[in-house]
Amino acid sequence: MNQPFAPLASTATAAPVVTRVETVILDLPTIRPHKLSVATMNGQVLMLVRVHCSDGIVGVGEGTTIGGLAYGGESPESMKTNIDTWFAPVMIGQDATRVQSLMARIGRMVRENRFAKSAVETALLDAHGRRIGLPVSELLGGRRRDRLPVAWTLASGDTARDIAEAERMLDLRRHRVFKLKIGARPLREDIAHVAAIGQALGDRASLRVDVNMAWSEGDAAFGMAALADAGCELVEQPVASSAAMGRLVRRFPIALMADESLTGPESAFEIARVQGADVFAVKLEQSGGAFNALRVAAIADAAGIGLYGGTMLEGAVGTVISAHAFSTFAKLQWGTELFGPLLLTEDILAERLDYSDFELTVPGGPGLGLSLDEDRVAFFTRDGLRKTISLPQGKV
Ligand SMILES: O=C(O)C[C@H]1C=CC(=O)O1
Ligand SMILES: [Mn+2]
Repeated sequence: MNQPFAPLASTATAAPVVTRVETVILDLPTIRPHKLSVATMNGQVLMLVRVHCSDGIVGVGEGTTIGGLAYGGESPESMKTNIDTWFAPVMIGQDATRVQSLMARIGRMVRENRFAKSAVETALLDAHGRRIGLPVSELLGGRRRDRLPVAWTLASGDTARDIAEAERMLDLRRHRVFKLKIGARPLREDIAHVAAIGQALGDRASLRVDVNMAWSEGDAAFGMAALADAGCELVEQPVASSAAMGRLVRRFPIALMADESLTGPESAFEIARVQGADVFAVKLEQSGGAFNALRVAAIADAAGIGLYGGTMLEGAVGTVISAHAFSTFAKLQWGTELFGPLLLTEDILAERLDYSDFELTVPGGPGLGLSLDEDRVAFFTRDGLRKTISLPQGKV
């Protein structure tokens, strides 16, 4: 008798599995103090995760935060501990080629920890892209653009120094969109700072501000009107409360962007439902990884909300996975701020990223399209070689 559903003898070789998950912490200095209303950064801490697979492929991912725990509940150190202790046992022995399925498995065992999930997902995508010879952008649906506009943040805390820095960026043709970090000083001082920079740069540049939630709703109403008069085109997360954001939006001739209040598809849907922002700053780490960032972008598109490719001041690995994801967005009306590696004095890549003509090139090789300079990684690893040897001077 026929057995129409009898299993076929399998000729396929077993899929490669995850064999080891390795994490390190790197400490890298910044080119100058970076002053936000929530913290002043003198360096950045990167958590690098490497996922080793049974076919010999190794993928790399990265986690960062801003000012340790000043921005949210995760830190690079918590990511390292949680990946070592809780993620790794859930991953080892699992099919490394089914990235979404493995992330769903992790999701069932690990609540929250969006930044750590983003780092691990990046490493799995890098490994799989290398395995099948495709850039990560192609695993995320296919890139629509190879180059991304990149804004720069002026955050030295000093108006004259910020103007000089902006002039240098314009001369270098590296950036012509500037985001000013405000909110730490009295409101009128901040407005005067923005106006002075606007006046100095004129129509050679466009200006945006990020308040990092420092204002009350009353401050924001006054501030947004004054910023619009000063020629500023966008204000990012002036207040913490989503309800207040919803009351401020479209009251002033200046775009309102959600950043901290956007923590993945659920919050994106909620903000879209109440039309609580004009623009979303999509961040892979805040969203819980590249696939979730794509979901956030789809919600924004459906709701008529503009898109901006945000950063958690990642190093090269976190910046490049973000670039791959943003390269697939149908719309990217406000460009990106993927300048993180440029804020660090040191590179950890064998080959530098291409920042030129106000844009970043999305790497085209398999996986993330990057290779790490392992000597430099070892050197900057916390408690690593830096203690015993010295390296040639990094970039200036
Ligand atoms: O947007 C933030 O809040 C964080 C970050 C992005 C650029 C920058 O300078 O800080
Ligand atoms: Mn922000």
